Amino acid sequence: MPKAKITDAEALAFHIDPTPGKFEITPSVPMTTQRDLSLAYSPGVAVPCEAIAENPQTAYDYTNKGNLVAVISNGTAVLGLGNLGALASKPVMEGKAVLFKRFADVNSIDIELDTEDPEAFISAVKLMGPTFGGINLEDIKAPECFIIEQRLKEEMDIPVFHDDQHGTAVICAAGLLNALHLSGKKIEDCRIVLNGAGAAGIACIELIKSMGAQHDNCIVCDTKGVIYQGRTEGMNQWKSAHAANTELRTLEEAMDGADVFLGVSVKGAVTQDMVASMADNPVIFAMANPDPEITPEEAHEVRNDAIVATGRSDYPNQVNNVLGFPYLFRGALDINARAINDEMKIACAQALAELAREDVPDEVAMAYGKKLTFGRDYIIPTPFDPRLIHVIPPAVARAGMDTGVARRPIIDMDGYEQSLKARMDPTASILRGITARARKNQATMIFAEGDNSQVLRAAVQYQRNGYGQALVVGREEDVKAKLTADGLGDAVRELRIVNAANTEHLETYKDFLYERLQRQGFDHHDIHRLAARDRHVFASLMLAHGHGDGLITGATRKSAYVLDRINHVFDARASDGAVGVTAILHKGRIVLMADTLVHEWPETEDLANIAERAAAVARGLGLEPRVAFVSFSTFGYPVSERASKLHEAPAILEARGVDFEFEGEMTADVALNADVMAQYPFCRLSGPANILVVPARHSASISVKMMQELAGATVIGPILSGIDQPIQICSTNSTSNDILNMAMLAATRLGKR
Ligand SMILES: NC(=O)C1=CN([C@@H]2O[C@H](COP(=O)(O)OP(=O)(O)OC[C@H]3O[C@@H](n4cnc5c(N)ncnc54)[C@H](OP(=O)(O)O)[C@@H]3O)[C@@H](O)[C@H]2O)C=CC1
Ligand SMILES: CC(=O)C(=O)O
Ligand SMILES: [Mg+2]
Repeated sequence: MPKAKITDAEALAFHIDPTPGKFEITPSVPMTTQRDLSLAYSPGVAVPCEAIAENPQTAYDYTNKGNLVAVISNGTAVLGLGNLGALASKPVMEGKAVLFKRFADVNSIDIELDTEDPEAFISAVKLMGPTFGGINLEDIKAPECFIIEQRLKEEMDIPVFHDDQHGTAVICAAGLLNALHLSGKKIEDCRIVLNGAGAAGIACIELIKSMGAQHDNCIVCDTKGVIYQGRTEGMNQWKSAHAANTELRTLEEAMDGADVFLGVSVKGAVTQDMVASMADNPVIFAMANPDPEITPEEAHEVRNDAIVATGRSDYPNQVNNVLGFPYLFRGALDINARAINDEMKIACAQALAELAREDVPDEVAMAYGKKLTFGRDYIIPTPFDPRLIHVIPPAVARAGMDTGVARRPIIDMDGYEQSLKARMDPTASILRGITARARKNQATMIFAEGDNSQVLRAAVQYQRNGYGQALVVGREEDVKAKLTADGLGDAVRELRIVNAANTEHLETYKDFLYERLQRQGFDHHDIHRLAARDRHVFASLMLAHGHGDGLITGATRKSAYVLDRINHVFDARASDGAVGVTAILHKGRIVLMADTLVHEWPETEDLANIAERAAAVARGLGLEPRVAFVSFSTFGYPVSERASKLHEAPAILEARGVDFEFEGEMTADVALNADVMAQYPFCRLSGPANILVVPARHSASISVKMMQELAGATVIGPILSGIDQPIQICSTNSTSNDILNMAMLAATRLGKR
C-alpha cells in the first residue's frame, strides 16, 4: 500500500495556500535606503553592466546567472498525462523549480512557452541564453524534444538538458545497476523490454545499451506494439535506431521470458499476466507518472520474486529524475560548465548506485519509519537523503573538469564538499526529524477542541499522514457539521470522537479530580462541571488516565487560561518546573527561546532551570546547546537592576556543573552574531547562541511575535517542557498546519521530563 494517501482537495489546497503557486522571489541584497537604491539601480548598476560588456565571464560574478536555471516546457507531454498545453504544465514546472532550490540550492524559474513549433521554441529559448546558467527542458513530447535539445545544445554556450530524457535515463541506469546486482544477472545477458519510445524511453535505452545491454536483447514498444525492423507505422528516426530483428509484435509477446521491464509510457499499460510470464527475479521499473504501468501491489501479487520500482514518492524504490537534475545542475553550475555531457551523466548514475549500497543515515531511516538497507526495497537512494547534495555534485563536477567543459575548474574539492553541506538549510532536517519521530511513535493524540475547524483539519491530517490515531473531544453532530462544511465529510468515520456522554470513564475522571481539588474550594458540583463540560479539563483527564498519549489544545482560548485549566489535572506551574520553549526558524538558522509560556518573571534560580530545560529540548532536536542569557546589557554594562538576574544566572549553572555551553548576560546581537561576539574574547560560547534565555515572558512574547510578523520566521512551539505528559498549547492564531506541527511535537515527547 502507498504510505500516505492524498486527496484531490488536499492537492488543490496545497497549491492555493499560503499564496497561489509554489514559490516567490525575494531579494538577496538590502533594498531599504537611498544608498541601497543608488548601488542596486542607477547609478551604481552601470558599473557591473560595463564590466560584463567588457568581459562577459564576469556575469557569473555580478549577476545571479551562475546559479539560475530555467525550467522550460510547452506542455506537450506533461508527466504521463499527455498534451495538456503550456499553461496547464505550469504546476509541474513550478514544482521542478522548487525541487531545484530545495534539494540543491539552485535558483530556478519556470517558463511555459505556448508553441508546438520546434523552431519557435528553439528561437525563444536561445534568446534567453544570457539570463541563465543552465536550461532544463521539461515535458516536451518526442520526437520534437530531440530536435529542440540537439539544436539548443549546438547553439547555446550553457548546459541544455532535457530532464525527461537524460535525468530519467541516469536514474533508471543507477537503479538498474543495483537491481541486476541483487538479482545476480549481467546486463549483457538480460532480455530487456522498454515500453514507451518517447523522450524518456529513447534516452533510457540508449544509456542502457551504452552500459552493455545488447541490441538484440532489447525490445522497444510504443502505442503500436513492438518496434521491429521494417515497421512503417508511427515510426521516426529515433525509434528506427532501436528497431529489433524479431517476430514479436505485441508487448504481451515481448514480456514472455523478459528479465527487465522498463515502463515510461502510461498508467496501466502492463497486466499481471504479462508480469507472471517474465523470467525469474524479474526487474520491473514502472516509471509512468503519476500512475505507473502496473502498481507494486499488482506486480508482487503474481511475482513475489520481482524487484519493483515506480516514479512515485509513496512506494519504495522511487526511480524518478528528482534524484538527478538538481545535482547534475549543481555540479555543472559550480564549474561554470558549457554543457552537461555523457561523462557527467554516467558519473551521476554511478555515484547514485554506489550511495545506495552504503549504510543509510538514521535521519533517512527515521523518515521512512524503518532502517533502510541495500536490498529489493531499497535499490536507489531516497530523495530526502542528506548525502546526495555533497556526494553527487562533486562526482559530476569532476567528470566535467576531466572532459574539458569547465570554465572554472574547482581547485579545492574538499572545500567544495564542505560548501555543499553548508548550502542546505539545517532547519529542514530538523523539521523532517520531528515528522519522522512522530510517525515512528504512532501516538494516540487527543485534540481537545473538536468544535474548531482548524483543529479538526489538523486531526484529520494527523491521522491521514500516518502519525497515529486522532481522538477529538467534542459533540458528534458538531464535529460532523464542521468537517462536512470543510469538504472532509468522509473523515467523520475515520476520527474517534470522545465526550463526557460517550466515555465510560467519566466517574473515574471525576474521582481523580475531586481528590486533587477538594481542598481548593471545589465541591462535587464544580467537579462535575469541570470534568463533563470543560473540554480542556476533560482532555487533560483523558491524558492523565492513559487514554491518549499526548494532548493538543489552546487554539480557541488564550494560553494562560488553558494552562490554568490543565493545572487542575497536572502540575504544570512554574514552581513544578514547567517551561515553555519556542523554536524560531529563519534563514537557515534555528534559535530556541525560553521561557515563552510559564514563568512570568523568573528569579535567578528559575533562569538557570529554564536554561537546563531548553538545553534538553535542543538536544532532543539534534542541536548542541549554546545558551545565552539575554538582556539589554552585556557583561555587566550598563549596570541595571533589571539585568542583574541574567548576569547572575551563569554562576548557578557553573556551580551545577552542567554539560553544555552558557554565557551571559548579553544583548541579542552579541549572542547571535559571531563578529559582534568576537569583541568579547573572554566569552565562553564557541559560536553564536542557539538558545536565548530571556528576562521575562513579556520580552519572550514580544520577540517571538516580532520575528514572526516582521521577519516571516517559522515559529514552532511553545513546547511545554518539564512536565510528565506531552501537552502542547497552540495559539488562537494557529493555522491547521501549525496545530498539526504541535501534534507532531507532542508525539515526539520532546518536552517530557
Ligand atoms: N519516473 C521518472 O522519472 C519519469 C517518468 N516519465 C514518465 O514516462 C512517460 C513518458 O514520458 P515522455 O517520454 O516524456 O513522453 P513522450 O510523449 O515523449 O513519450 C511517450 C511514449 O509513450 C508511448 N505510449 C503512450 N501510451 C502507450 C501505451 N499504452 N503503450 C505503449 N506505449 C505507449 C508513446 O507511444 P507513441 O510513440 O506510439 O505515441 C511514446 O512513445 C510519462 O508517464 C512520464 O510521466 C518521464 C520522465 C521521468
Ligand atoms: C518525473 C517526470 O519528469 C515526469 O514524469 O515527466
Ligand atoms: Mg518530466
